[in-house]
Amino acid sequence: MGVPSHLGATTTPFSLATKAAVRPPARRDVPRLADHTSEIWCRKVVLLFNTTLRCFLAPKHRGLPAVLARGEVTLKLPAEQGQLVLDVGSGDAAPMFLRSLPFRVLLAAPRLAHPCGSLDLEVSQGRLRFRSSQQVAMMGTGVASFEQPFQQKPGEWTLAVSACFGRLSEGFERRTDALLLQRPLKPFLAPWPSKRRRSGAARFTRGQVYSVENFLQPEELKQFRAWVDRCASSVERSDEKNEGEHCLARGCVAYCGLWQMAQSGSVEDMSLFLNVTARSLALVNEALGPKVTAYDYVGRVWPHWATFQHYLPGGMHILHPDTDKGEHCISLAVSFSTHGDDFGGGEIKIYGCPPTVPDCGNRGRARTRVPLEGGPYARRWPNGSVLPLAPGEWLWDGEPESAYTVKDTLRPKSGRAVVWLSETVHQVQPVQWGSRKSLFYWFTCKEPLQDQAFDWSGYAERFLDGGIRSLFSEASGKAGKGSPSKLCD
Ligand SMILES: O=C(O)CCC(=O)C(=O)O
Ligand SMILES: [Fe+2]
Repeated sequence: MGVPSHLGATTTPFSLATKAAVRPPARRDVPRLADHTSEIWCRKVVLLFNTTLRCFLAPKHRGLPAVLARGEVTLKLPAEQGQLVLDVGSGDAAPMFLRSLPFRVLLAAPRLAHPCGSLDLEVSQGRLRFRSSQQVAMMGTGVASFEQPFQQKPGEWTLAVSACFGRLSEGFERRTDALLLQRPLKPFLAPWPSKRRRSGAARFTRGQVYSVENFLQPEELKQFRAWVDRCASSVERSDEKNEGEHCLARGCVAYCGLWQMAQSGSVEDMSLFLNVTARSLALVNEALGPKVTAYDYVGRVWPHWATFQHYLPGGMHILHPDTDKGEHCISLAVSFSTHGDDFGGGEIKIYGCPPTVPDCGNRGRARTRVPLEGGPYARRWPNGSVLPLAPGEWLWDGEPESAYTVKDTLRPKSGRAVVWLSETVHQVQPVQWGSRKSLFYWFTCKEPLQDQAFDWSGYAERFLDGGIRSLFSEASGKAGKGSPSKLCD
């Protein structure tokens, strides 16, 4: 279906068949009824201004009556907020009933209501009307209050995208999980069918590391290094990442996350970054065959978050897995500096799990410290052996580092990519000298979370050519085709 000539509103041959809809046809003087049974779910929490947003109108809870049947439905959006296009077939190809109404907002330009953007959507059929101000966090608006940090609390500076993301993100995950439980809606949220792996295909398991030399070419490295230097970083002072008084006071690990990367990156930088993201996805999805145990895995992963990292002497990262948020399944690091040349220390230790924690690393659980006072403390194993614990020592899932077996020690090399399952417990040793820089990706196993924190598909739409763009699922448009379930003919 093409873009309607009258921008802003579109109609569909479906009606909202709720209890109200079986009443006699509405007359103009009859007051409209508010529909409290529907909701709109959009794929993105963070939206790049003037790109595509895919959404659908769905029943709020399992068992609610909102089913769309043949008839007249009007879907409206103020013209200045974007162009509405329905994702259902037309004519005979259109099914008689739909459990939900999928649509896209092209050139989405929500009304800016700091710190979020809002799309003022209205769906109506006869007397029944559903109104929804769909909120999204915004990037690339060009409006100063959305692009510059503002003071959220005295002394606490943040970006609008971050403040809005903080408000919306948790609810998005909760609603997504609830909608995923409704079987007819699943194809709209997670259209990728499970990929069958050939039997005997290599399996990439917890504790293994895969590395690719020259993943970045010298010119690309140069461009990334210059970008890291321009990017506004936030410094971490936590004791999980800093060793020694100086680092605990000043912070020796700095991150420049996606929002700042996009702000400081040129068009060429963003194109390079999206290209490297597509390359990383291809590596994981086409070559690796990961055996993920932390979350459901349908045969592919999607980008969730990425950041430039910069470690100075004293910067480190205690033992941990990366599964603590966003259903992260795969971690991938690309180095911009070389161990021994640019920095000393800063090795990555990869651990195997002790038998006392069989599912260790899954869903990023407990990180605790041995108390500084009241010792001596010790860990008593089921076989009777006793391991003395040092005051202040970090424990992961109740076990000290010495209970984990070191499976690998990685010394970063400029241009090299290393991949491990996010459930693999790992640690960055304290940097001794120099400066250690990298780009780090976390990939999610849960397709609907891919545009939760960053508009990957919006940036792909803007900065990538069609071939590579198809690696990002939004651009493939799979959900729109044939996925509406045909309840009746
Ligand atoms: O910098 C690295 O090599 C690893 C960093 C890491 O494990 C993390 O940020 O979760
Ligand atoms: Fe990590």
